[in-house]
Amino acid sequence: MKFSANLGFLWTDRPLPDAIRAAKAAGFDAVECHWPYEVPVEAVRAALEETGLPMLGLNTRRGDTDAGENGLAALPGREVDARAAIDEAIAYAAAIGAACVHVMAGFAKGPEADAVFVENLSYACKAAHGHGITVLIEPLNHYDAPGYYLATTSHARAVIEAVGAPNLKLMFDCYHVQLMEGDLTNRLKGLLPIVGHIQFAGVPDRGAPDRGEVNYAHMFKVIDALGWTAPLGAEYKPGGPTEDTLGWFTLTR
Ligand SMILES: O=C(O)[C@H](O)C(=O)CO
Ligand SMILES: [Mg+2]
Repeated sequence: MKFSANLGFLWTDRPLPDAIRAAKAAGFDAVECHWPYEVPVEAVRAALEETGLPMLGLNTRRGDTDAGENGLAALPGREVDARAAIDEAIAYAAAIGAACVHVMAGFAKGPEADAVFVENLSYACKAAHGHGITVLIEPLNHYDAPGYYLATTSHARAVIEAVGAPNLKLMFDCYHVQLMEGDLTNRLKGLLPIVGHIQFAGVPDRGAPDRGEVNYAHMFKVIDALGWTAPLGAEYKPGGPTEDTLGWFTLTR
């Protein structure tokens, strides 16, 4: 198995370029992040080149976080801001060779939001296509993100079908899917053709994956048996020094 360190949660005690170096030293095969925009592209690119790690993905900006925004792409009336965030994310991803951009939907619901999300995603997929970038959408659980537009994989599948772009895929985060829908093994098998990236964390506290209700020793075997070879995103909250939480690597043996 290969693993990607999600630097939105791991090694957040240091600047992003140093977090990339820490991930390399700890034995990760790749990195991914959330919102790298305050860090100069050149510094991130230099750390990636130095370590040889690929950056798998990053997120579009959430919008006005002081006002509680968590993405813009499904918000009626915010199309200009949403597309600026999409353009920014694609430009940053292209500059560091990142394969994916997660377009964050935000808090919205209803027919207007449905139409706006599809239109913004169509825009994102067209813009990303020329760079060979995959656009991801991710259902978030309703405990952490109550009211988030996208909460289930069935809704995500319907959106992906409505957009109909080959470079639009599902971020299958085992943590969120377990909290909302369960049946991880069968659900992942059924959704595999539309999955673009897989993430994991302990459930329900989002701690290291060797604790909690999900048996990741089993899940990693399932994912491997499905022929998935891309790195899996370790997106958990270490609650202390990240190095002290890496015992879960042994789950793969
Ligand atoms: O929270 C998550 O699971 C995400 O992957 C994310 O990108 C930010 O919400
Ligand atoms: Mg996730």
